[in-house]
Amino acid sequence: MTSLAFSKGHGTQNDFVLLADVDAELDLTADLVRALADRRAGLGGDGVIRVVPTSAVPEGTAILAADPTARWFMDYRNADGSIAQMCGNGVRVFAAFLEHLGLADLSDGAPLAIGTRAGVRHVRREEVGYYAVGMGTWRLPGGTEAVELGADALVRTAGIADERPALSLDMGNPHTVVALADAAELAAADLTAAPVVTPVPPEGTNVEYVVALEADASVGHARMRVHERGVGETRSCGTGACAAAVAVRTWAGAGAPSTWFVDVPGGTVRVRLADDGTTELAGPARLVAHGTVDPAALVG
Ligand SMILES: N[C@@H](CCC[C@H](N)C(=O)O)C(=O)O
Repeated sequence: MTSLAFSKGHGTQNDFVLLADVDAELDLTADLVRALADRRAGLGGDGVIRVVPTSAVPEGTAILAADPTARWFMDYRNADGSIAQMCGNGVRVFAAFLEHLGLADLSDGAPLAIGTRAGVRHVRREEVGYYAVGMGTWRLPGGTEAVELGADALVRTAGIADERPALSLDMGNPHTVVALADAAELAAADLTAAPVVTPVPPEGTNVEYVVALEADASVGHARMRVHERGVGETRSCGTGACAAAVAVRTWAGAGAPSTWFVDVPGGTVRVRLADDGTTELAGPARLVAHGTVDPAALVG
């Protein structure tokens, strides 16, 4: 292969290299992912996302049994080459990429089913460049249905002297949400290395540092920074924003709002929490470049 077509896109500055593999011919190795995502020797990105027919991936049978209309599968890889189950910013960018490729038309606002390793997700376009996605049901780690949440982990990080109570959640992928004291502590936190989570989650975890901000009674407002599994600190994480909203609403107690705006370094996303445990994430998705790359030059 001498030439590989790509696009580049981002959702609140969580950025991705996008590949269209409509005939399922691409051997997307971990080495190729790392090379594409490399910010100096490659194209650069927090992750690589491949569009591939759902029928062509091992997860496809279960996905198509759940929803036969989920024709396209989001094959998500972290920048270090590892595979992740889900990406909330990525799935919105994926939808924008499908529209760009002419593989989907979301102009009527109807939801489009997309296959992911976390199951089927439905994305609808609220306006040009802004998408809402049903993120499924949040769970406790291990897939247990959540009934009541309390602090269940401890997190230690550089720059913060004491261990902090935290909450581990499964949004399809694993998250640990840590409540910091205030916005100043959040701004000063050192996320150059992965925070140490105790007990250590079996598959690793994405760690969100969060503070609740002043808000009115009907809409919540939180600020978050994230250290992503397989990447490092990123400027946004959609599944992380959902996990953070679940945690801050829980910590806020009875009567807390069900809609939260979550500020991240790269922008703001909206999270709606339904009483049945399902969540909806909304935010921008932008495609910023289209081109070709020589994979041999990248990896060599
Ligand atoms: N940035 C994503 C999450 C990407 C996967 C994550 N790093 C993991 O390994 O679980 C998002 O927007 O949700």
